[in-house]
Amino acid sequence: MSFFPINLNMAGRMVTVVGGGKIAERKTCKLLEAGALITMIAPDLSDKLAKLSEGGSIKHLPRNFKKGDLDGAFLAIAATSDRYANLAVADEAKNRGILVDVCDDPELSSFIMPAMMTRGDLVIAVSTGGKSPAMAKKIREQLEASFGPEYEQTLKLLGILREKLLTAKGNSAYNKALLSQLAAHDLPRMIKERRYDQLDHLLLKIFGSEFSISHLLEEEKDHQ
Ligand SMILES: C[C@@]1(CC(=O)O)c2cc3[nH]c(cc4nc(cc5[nH]c(cc(n2)[C@H]1CCC(=O)O)[C@@](C)(CC(=O)O)[C@@H]5CCC(=O)O)C(CC(=O)O)=C4CCC(=O)O)c(CCC(=O)O)c3CC(=O)O
Ligand SMILES: NC(=O)C1=CN([C@@H]2O[C@H](COP(=O)(O)OP(=O)(O)OC[C@H]3O[C@@H](n4cnc5c(N)ncnc54)[C@H](O)[C@@H]3O)[C@@H](O)[C@H]2O)C=CC1
Repeated sequence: MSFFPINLNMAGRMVTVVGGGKIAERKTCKLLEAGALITMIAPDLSDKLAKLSEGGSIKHLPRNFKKGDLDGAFLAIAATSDRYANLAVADEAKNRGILVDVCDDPELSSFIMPAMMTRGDLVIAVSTGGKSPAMAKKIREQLEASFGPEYEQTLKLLGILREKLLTAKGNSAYNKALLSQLAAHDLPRMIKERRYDQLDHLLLKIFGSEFSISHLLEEEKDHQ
């Protein structure tokens, strides 16, 4: 089976997680980081989930799943240890057009969770379509070693630069050529090795005098 990746804006979106064990915990922690609002339905919670519930980070309904529980959900996760409860969640989600991850059944899932890593706005997600979650995890670990914190800083700078280019009058084909020219250089490495003079030189050469690092950061400060 082949799954199609998209990047969802989860801020303020309601997610119903059914089950409160270690798998529900792993999925919930990632969703909370993305700004989702979690309602959890499960008779028992893991220690960590119980703490999140006590602290008000998630809403907990301490009981078994029943029909109608997916009311208002944007996404649903079926992560119980009861096969039939997971099937009931999958069934309700399907009938109501809600996307569902059935943690013990990729075939019944309309989405599955990839292994993922972030460096600021850089998101890298790895999926094996459910063939080998262990391999997805291993590849994620390999990627983490190759893409260090310098990518977060590089993207911050590129974001400011691109915003300035795109808001200034000018033709987009020209901008595209300049941005592609810049992307051909190894900026993360320059940042990692603190070769700021070299980076500045490159920016000035490609974009002109208003694009030095200090100029860009100064303008960004003024905007905030
Ligand atoms: C279909 C999917 C649905 C979903 O959960 O969304 C699913 C299903 C199942 N996983 C199972 C087992 C394991 N899952 C992991 C780990 C992860 N599982 C994740 C995702 C997914 N798991 C989706 C597919 C992703 C893809 O491949 O594209 C990750 C990537 C993301 C996350 O969970 O957030 C996260 C790593 C996160 C990270 O570290 O980055 C490990 C390794 C470990 O725990 O160390 C094992 C044991 C080793 C092994 O089996 O490979 C079982 C059998 C259960 C049983 O034995 O009964 C099923 C059920 C089945 O296959 O039917
Ligand atoms: N997707 C993945 O990455 C993985 C998935 N799994 C599958 O995920 C499922 C959950 O695994 P764990 O979290 O380890 O189990 P667990 O035993 O730690 O937790 C199960 C949870 O389900 C709840 N529950 C049981 N019946 C329920 C019902 N009718 N309604 C609501 N909640 C109910 C329990 O109260 C408990 O909170 C299993 O089906 C397992 O096969 C297991 C490993 C990895």
